[in-house]
Amino acid sequence: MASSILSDCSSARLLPLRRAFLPPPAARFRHSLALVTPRRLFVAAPAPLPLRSRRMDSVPVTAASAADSATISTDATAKVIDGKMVAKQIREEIAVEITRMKDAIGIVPGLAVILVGSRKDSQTYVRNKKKACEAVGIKSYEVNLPEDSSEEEVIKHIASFNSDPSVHGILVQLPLPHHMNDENILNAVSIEKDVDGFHPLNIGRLAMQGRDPFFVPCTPKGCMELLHRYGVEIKGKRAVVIGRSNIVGMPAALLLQKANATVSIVHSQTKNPEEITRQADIVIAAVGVANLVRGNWIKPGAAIIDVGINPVEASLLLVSLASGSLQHVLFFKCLWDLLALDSDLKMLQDPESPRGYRLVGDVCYEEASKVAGAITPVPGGVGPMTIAMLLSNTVESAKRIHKFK
Ligand SMILES: NC(=O)C1=CN([C@@H]2O[C@H](COP(=O)(O)OP(=O)(O)OC[C@H]3O[C@@H](n4cnc5c(N)ncnc54)[C@H](OP(=O)(O)O)[C@@H]3O)[C@@H](O)[C@H]2O)C=CC1
Ligand SMILES: Nc1nc(=O)c2c([nH]1)NC[C@@H]1CN(c3ccc(C(=O)N[C@@H](CCC(=O)O)C(=O)O)cc3)C=[N+]21
Repeated sequence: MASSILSDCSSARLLPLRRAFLPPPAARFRHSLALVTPRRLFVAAPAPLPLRSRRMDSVPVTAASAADSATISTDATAKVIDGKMVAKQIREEIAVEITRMKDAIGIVPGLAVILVGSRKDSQTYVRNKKKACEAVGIKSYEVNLPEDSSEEEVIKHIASFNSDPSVHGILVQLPLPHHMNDENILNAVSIEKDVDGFHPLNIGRLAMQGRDPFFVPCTPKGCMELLHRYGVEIKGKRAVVIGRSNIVGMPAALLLQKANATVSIVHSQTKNPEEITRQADIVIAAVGVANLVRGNWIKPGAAIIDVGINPVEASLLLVSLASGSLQHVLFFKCLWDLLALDSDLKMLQDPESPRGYRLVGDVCYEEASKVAGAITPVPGGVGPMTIAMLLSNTVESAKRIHKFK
């Protein structure tokens, strides 16, 4: 039952599709079954793996309204860019590298993570990073500070990690509480240990021709790694980055430009974002709006990297699937909201998502995967790559500090 839950992409919340629109289960989960093998590992410039060429006439993508895009019908399915699998390969390679360094010079890389406050999502991310560190042999150090800590307290811990020789990377989990100034805190991290790549000097170097930062921010680096490993040609191509945050959109655009793409940035004030996006051979979406990018925003055959991680309700969908009509869906939705979700109706929640919600990206996967040449899923796309790149930056830092090749 749970497996028939799909997003209709017309709302930021996960809504059920009417039965008539549901593709057969095999088609819906084709992406998870597809055998997708990236061409090469750790190769700077792999031979391009051409994205599957498409018969343009089979993809009636027009400048229709977003609502019309649900009518796009084609059997074409994009190649799945499997970030989870690539991240696993990278972690294995990192583990080998760490063993080599430990055996040769007796050094184990160390990563310090500072978490301020008790946001559940941040705690989960930090826990996952710690687990990932342990699995590859990186020693992790963790500091948890209460929400009402002062900026000075955070900076004191950063200073102590800056001078600790067993720590090679320092990460301050974002977002910080509102009373703190991110800039003051990120400035305090030594640029040689700034494995997040968020220090203004590292970002500045990333932006300048002929300069290299000590570290490239993990999420954009992960996006580029996926494009490289799947052989997506970047040089001379048109790329659109949707979102311009300091931690994802802006550095992603800089990296694409460094790789010789012609880059446009779409943001909240952009007029006709769909028209601009439709010109792109490569799209990186980092917005934080569930299913913003619809099928008719996408150029047939384009490579789509979906950074967005948006939790959406999974709960009431089972009810509505049983009912099959929009009126019933809306009725049950209102009822559900009134009952505040986690009452005794909990038993109706999707058993596959015990958290009571699912994660979806900024791109409507159902529609986009019928038009694009290649696409990352959410979850299992960019997210695992972010953590893999953090481990990679930490090892790179330890090697640089100890002059180990
Ligand atoms: N997979 C991963 O590893 C990671 C995932 N994420 C996820 O990526 C997403 C983006 O994160 P982050 O960059 O931190 O978010 P921010 O909120 O910092 O930035 C969002 C950007 O999107 C733009 N934007 C907002 N609404 C629209 C719109 N309707 N159309 C076009 N642009 C819009 C904003 O424009 P403006 O500048 O004009 O306000 C802004 O530049 C989130 O879902 C986040 O959870 C983040 C980090 C890592
Ligand atoms: N200083 C700092 N550096 C960061 O890199 C940073 C941060 N702060 N704050 C929050 C964002 C977000 N972020 C993610 C990391 C991994 C997944 C990830 O692994 N996602 C899994 C799903 C995880 C799940 O199921 O909850 C996936 O997409 O498959 C997602 C998001 C790093 N961020």
